[in-house]
Amino acid sequence: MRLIIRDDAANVGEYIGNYIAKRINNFKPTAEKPFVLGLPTGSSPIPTYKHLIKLVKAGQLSFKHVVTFNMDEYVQLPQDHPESYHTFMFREFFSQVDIPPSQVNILNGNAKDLIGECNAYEAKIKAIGGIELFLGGIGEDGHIAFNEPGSSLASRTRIKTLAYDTILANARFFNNDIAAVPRMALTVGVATVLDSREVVVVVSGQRKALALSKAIELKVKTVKYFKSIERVQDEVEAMHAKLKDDPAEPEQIGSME
Ligand SMILES: N[C@@H]1[C@@H](O)[C@H](O)[C@@H](COP(=O)(O)O)O[C@@H]1O
Repeated sequence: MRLIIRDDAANVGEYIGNYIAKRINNFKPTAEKPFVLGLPTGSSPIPTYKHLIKLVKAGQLSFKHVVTFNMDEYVQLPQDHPESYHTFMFREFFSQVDIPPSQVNILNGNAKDLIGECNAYEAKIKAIGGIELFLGGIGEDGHIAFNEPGSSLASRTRIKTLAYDTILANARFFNNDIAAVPRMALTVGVATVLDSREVVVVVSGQRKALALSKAIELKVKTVKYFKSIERVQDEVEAMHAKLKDDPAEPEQIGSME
């Protein structure tokens, strides 16, 4: 695990946006072998989406051969409701990049058979060969997607009743009308996220500090440790890049592991 610390949300977005772009570009996706990306909603990923859009507009990145799977969706909120995760994703991201809408997967919280919908979602992820990188956010109580605390590590895509704290936290998107917040959602499970080949979690703002500290023992020494690891990793990457350009002197470069 790596913990990357940045001072503000814009810098977090820039870092993660560049990171995802590097992963996609290095993967060299094609129609036959697309890059499979898991995506979240919420306010935390917005700066990342903004940066990714900037890279696409600058011609440095393309989503033409990227297939996405979103983490979650409210149950029984009309798909075109301004706060549905469908609306959010198209407004904040998909409509501004070159991804064909047919490559976007978002759970349908209005499906007649909700359990069937969840099972089909898992099957689709499996059929495509799994998720390469899952980007996630966390709620104030540490939930990932809508996996509230206590969710099994073995959980799969399913229907979840939201914790009251999550309903209160999400009321800000529904004019602070607690009654308007859906009570249930479809969500990928913890195991669905952990099955991905890589997971990147955005944790921004003081409201998330307690949840983060429970996940990582965040003491000053820990911060220094992760910053030092990042510095050394950057040096190693620079050395490897140099090695690629100048393969004549490989013995000078140590192992990355
Ligand atoms: N289901 C979503 C989560 O996936 C998201 O991580 C969380 C935090 O949102 P924000 O980033 O706005 O704090 O909100 C919702 O509950």
